[in-house]
Amino acid sequence: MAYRCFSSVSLVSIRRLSATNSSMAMAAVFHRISKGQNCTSLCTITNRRFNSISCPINTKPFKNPIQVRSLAALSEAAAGFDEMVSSTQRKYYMLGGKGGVGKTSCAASLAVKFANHGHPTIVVSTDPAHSLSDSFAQDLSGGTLVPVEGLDSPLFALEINPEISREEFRTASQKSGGSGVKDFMDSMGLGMLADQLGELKLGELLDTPPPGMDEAIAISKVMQFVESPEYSMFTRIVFDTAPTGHTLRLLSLPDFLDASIGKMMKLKKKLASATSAIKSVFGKEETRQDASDKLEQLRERMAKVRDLFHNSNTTEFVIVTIPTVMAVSESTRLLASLKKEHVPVQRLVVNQVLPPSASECKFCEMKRKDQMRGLNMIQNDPELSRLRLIQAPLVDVEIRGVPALKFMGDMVWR
Ligand SMILES: Nc1ncnc2c1ncn2[C@@H]1O[C@H](COP(=O)(O)OP(=O)(O)OP(=O)(O)O)[C@@H](O)[C@H]1O
Repeated sequence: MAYRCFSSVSLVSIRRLSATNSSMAMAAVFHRISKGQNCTSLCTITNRRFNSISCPINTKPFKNPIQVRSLAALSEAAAGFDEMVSSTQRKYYMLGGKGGVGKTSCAASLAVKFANHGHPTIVVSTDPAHSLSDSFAQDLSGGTLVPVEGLDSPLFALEINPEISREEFRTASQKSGGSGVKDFMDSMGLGMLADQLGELKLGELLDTPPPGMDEAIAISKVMQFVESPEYSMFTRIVFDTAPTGHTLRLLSLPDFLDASIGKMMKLKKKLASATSAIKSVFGKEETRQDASDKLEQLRERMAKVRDLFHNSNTTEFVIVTIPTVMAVSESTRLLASLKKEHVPVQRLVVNQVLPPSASECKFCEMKRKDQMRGLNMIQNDPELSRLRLIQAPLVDVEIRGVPALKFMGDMVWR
C-alpha cells in the first residue's frame, strides 16, 4: 500500500532549510501551507520525503467544505505580535494550560521570537517537571540564568529548582520563628509563646508544602533575578508555568504566603524582647537577623508577585489549549479562575490543529471532525470566544531546538 504523510507541515524539511539559512524558501513553504496546499506540493518544494506521521493515500476531497473554511477562518486570526513586541517597557508573559498541550513549546517559541525582535529575554520554567532543556535541546538546568545558544540576540533560560528554593525558605523560616525557634523557646521555658508559634502550623506548612508553594517560591526567586540591576536589560520575561491546577493554586498563594509570613514577622517582633536576653548568651543574633531579613524580603517579593499578576500594563496570561473537549473545558475553567483573580488574559492559543489538506484519509477525517467539536466549543463559549484566538498547526515531528522553535514562533506569534 502506498503511504503519504498527512501533515502539511514538515519540520524535517524546515530544519534542512533553516540549516541552509534559506528563510525565503521557508517563507515559500509556509505560504503554501497557509494556502492549504497538500503535502505533495510541500514535498516538491523541499524535495524531501517525510518519514514521520503517515497514513494510507486517499485522495477523497473534503466531504464538508464548511469545516475547512472554519479551520481556515481560525487560522487567519493573528496573535497581534506587533503589539506584544512594540513597547520597550518590561513585560511579563505567563503561558499556562492543561498538561501536554504545548505550553513549553509556545513559551519557548515566544521567547525566541522576542529575542529575535531585539528584546533581551528570559524564559523561565516554574513547572517542577521542567521541559525547557528538552524543548531547546540544551542543558538549561542548574537553577540559574543560562544563555541559550543558537541565537544572535540575548536569550537566557532559567529552570527553577523547587527543592533548593524550598530548602532556602525552610531554613529562613526555622531560624526566624519556625519549629527551630519553637524548640528553642520551649527549652527556655517560654511555653506560651511557643504555643502561639504552634498555631501558625509552620512545621506542617514546610514539611508538607501545599501544591503550588514550589511555584510561588519559584516566582519569588525569579523576582530576585529580575529586580537585580544586573538584569535590568531584560525587557521580556516569559513564564512556562505548570499545568492548570498548580497555576490556579499559585495565583492565590502570594496572598496566603504574605499573610503567613506577616504572622511570622509579627511574632518575631513580639519575641524580640524575650530573645534579646537570650541572644547575648548564645551570640546568634546576626544569624537570626539575616534569616529575618530574608523572610522579610520574601514577603516583599510575594507582594510584588501579587501586584505583578494583576497589572494589565505589564503582565498577560496566555492560555494554551488544544481542540479537544477536555482541553477546552479546562481552558474555560482556567479563564474563569483567572478572571476571578483579576489576572489579565487576552489571548488563547489553540495548538496542534490539523492543517488543511486537499486530500483526506479516514483517520484524518475523523480527527478533524473531533477537532471541530473542540473548536466549536471555543467559538460558542461566551468568554473564550472573546479572546484573541491564535491557531498553531500540528506539525509532524517534535518541536525541539532553536530552529524548530523559531519556525513555530513564526507560525504562532504573527
Ligand atoms: N504544534 C505542535 N505540533 C506537533 N507537536 C507539538 C506541537 N506543540 C507541541 N508539540 C509537542 O507536544 C509535546 C508536548 O509539548 P510541550 O512540552 O510544549 O507541552 P506542555 O504543555 O509544556 O507539557 P507539560 O504539561 O508536560 O509541561 C512535545 O513533544 C512537543 O514537541
